[in-house]
Amino acid sequence: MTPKDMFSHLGSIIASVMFVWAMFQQYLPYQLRSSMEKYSQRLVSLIYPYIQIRFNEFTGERLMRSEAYSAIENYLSTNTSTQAKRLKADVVKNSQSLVLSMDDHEEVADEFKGVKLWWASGKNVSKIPQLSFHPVSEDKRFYKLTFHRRHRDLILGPYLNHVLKEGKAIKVRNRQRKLYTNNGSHWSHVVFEHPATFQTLAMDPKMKKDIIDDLITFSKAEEFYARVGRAWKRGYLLYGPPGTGKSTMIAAMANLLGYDLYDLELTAVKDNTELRKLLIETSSKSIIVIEDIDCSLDLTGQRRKKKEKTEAEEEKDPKQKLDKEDKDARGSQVTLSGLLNFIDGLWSACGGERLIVFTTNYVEKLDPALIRKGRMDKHIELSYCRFEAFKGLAKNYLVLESHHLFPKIRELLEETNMTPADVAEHLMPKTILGDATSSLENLIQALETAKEEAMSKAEEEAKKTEQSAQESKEQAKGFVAEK
Ligand SMILES: Nc1ncnc2c1ncn2[C@@H]1O[C@H](COP(=O)(O)OP(=O)(O)OP(=O)(O)O)[C@@H](O)[C@H]1O
Ligand SMILES: [Mg+2]
Repeated sequence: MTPKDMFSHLGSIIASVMFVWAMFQQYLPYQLRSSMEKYSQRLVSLIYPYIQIRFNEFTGERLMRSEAYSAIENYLSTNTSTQAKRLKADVVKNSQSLVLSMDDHEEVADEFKGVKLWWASGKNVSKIPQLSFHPVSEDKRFYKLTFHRRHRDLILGPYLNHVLKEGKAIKVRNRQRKLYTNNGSHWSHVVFEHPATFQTLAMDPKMKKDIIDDLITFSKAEEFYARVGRAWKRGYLLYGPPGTGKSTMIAAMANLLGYDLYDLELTAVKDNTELRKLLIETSSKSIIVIEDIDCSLDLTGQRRKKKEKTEAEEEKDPKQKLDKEDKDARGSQVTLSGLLNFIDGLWSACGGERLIVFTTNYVEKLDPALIRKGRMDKHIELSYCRFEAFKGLAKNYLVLESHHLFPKIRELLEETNMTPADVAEHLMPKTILGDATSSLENLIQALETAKEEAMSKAEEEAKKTEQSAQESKEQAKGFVAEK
């Protein structure tokens, strides 16, 4: 029997004694009665030093489910499965994950900074179930927290904050994440179930660790951002040739942090106002992605020139005048400054905890204003597959840590530019019975072909330059001779 149980029994004995006492004291004079009441209360609190707090499932007149109750339920789901003997299992809505919570009238212990406390689940059955049209169950569930009164400040402050925060975080981890795409000015969503993770992403391990650390630090830095007065958001620019894993990394980021994804198609956004509307609708704990930013938005002013030209043509030939739909199809009027406002603007911070990710194949084409530090905080280059990244792919695709063909592959990967997407393609078993060695041989063959192609291309280029150098030399000679 724990000291708390002992006190609990003692408490009920005292309560019985008090009841008898109350019956008796009505025959005593008033003044004597009130001072005795005061002292008896003190005596009880001296003997029973525990404080209890009750958290009801439903609160308010409209019977809203209490946020605290559901956070506690989630928080306790981690302790529950190891301690409680009777559990309730529930499938989280729209998701496949199973959440366990303790059944009614169970008790589990918890510890916080060396202080022990107890959570009990209870249920009151309502006495008026007959004529109720209310769909909510008439059972009123609650959690009761018991702790020693000397820890009052610690429990009421830091501990309860910790429970609510952890509980909410568990809820976020368990929820089904969504992939939003914009159709004009509206978001529509599907369930996000991309299997990519940082484990399956092949890249230099040091670089990978650096990115993971950066993301995790960001997701835990709410207090830091509040302290330094910055909006809780972070910009990433992913650049590199096609097939180097930019989109895959975004999926891995969402899976790592448990964030929703908003895949923003800028060309479908009519103007800056529509862009703002879309962005205000995004929720926190999300990644806003603009893929191929160089194609989505003309950052060099060329689009404006092109548009002016078309309008001039329209004027010349009214028959050619395009109808409204065609005009819209010509492209969005989202401007660079509109986009910068979105990154810096006050409203982009509402809700907080957002990542903004741009991808491009041509980083050199982007306007420096767009990618300066503070806007895009981290620039990540995803490049051709080298040996370290290959090792990751071999481990994932072939369950191989080493092989006698690895040194040959290492050599070839240093000499040839092949994207991780292509390497992965060659590591895919060609038949059900395909073994690792034949996959590696396939890759070696592909690498050798790529190397030869690259060499003959380089030779051709060299020949061409030599030829043109020769031509200009001869031209110059002729010019001098003429003179
Ligand atoms: N680093 C990588 N690790 C594991 N798989 C990869 C990697 N890079 C590419 N792949 C594989 O190649 C395919 C294409 O990659 P992905 O779509 O991420 O490339 P991308 O960089 O976004 O290309 P693009 O610039 O054309 O959009 C993915 O399905 C993925 O399986
Ligand atoms: Mg991509």
